[in-house]
Amino acid sequence: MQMLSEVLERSTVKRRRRFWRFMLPAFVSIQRDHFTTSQLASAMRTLVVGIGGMTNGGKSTMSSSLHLRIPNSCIIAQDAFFKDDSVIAVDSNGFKQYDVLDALHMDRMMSKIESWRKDPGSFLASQSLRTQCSVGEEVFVLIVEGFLIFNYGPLNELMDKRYFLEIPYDVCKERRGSRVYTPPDLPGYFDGYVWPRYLKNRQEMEDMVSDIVFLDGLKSKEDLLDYVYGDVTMEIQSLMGKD
Ligand SMILES: Nc1ncnc2c1ncn2[C@@H]1O[C@H](COP(=O)(O)OP(=O)(O)O)[C@@H](O)[C@H]1O
Ligand SMILES: NC(=O)c1ccc[n+]([C@@H]2O[C@H](COP(=O)(O)O)[C@@H](O)[C@H]2O)c1
Repeated sequence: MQMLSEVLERSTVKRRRRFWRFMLPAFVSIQRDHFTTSQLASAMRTLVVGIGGMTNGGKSTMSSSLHLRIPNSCIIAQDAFFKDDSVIAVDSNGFKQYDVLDALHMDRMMSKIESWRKDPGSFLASQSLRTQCSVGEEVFVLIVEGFLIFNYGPLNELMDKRYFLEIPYDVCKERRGSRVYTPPDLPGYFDGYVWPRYLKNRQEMEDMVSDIVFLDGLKSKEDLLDYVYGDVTMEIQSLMGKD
């Protein structure tokens, strides 16, 4: 008897979720303020994929290719949230302290992510991206990209999947040397600041977070993309199969 009531209750919950998944998009456009973010997110199947990694590890390359392959996806990149150069701290060697969370407007990045979570369909439209698939059938995928995304607890905890692109010191130094930042790296910046800071950031990340998939950034762009795309696609399919 108890088992029967449990089954009935479970099927009622399922029916209720199916109802909201179907009806919510219509309600949202007229009464958005009456729903909490978690109600919207749970009804509108979403997936947050973190593409982290060291500087020049291949994060932007991977993220833009993933975005092109995954319908209803968009990218929020951490390096769009650097503070103005005038407020970045400088160490005793004259090196700007860019490779720490303090150098980033993480509050602004979180607000942007929150607006995606609240209404991914409108967020895509606001980025001039069109949704594909019929209403109620989509899985909205947010690709969060950046070198310190897993070190920021409130952001890390939103991630459903975490990938980290790593490359050896010499390759990193060479790639970094051929890239021009604003402001440009000073002579000695890589060895005097970027690399030692990376080692600290990485240790901090590994102490805080366990379920990260480390990727060998020396593999070809195509192989890396195929692997991550395959993994994310499996997640999407499992979300689509859920009621
Ligand atoms: N798998 C790869 N193999 C070889 N070069 C790569 C690979 N991924 C990225 N690159 C190159 O490395 C440089 C840095 O890549 P990028 O995606 O901008 O790194 P990040 O966003 O992590 O700083 C670019 O010149 C890019 O073309
Ligand atoms: N405003 C900027 O975008 C800016 C300025 C100076 C350095 N950086 C560098 O950007 C790096 C992080 O971005 P990438 O992972 O794309 O290299 C950091 O190592 C930081 O030193 C960025």
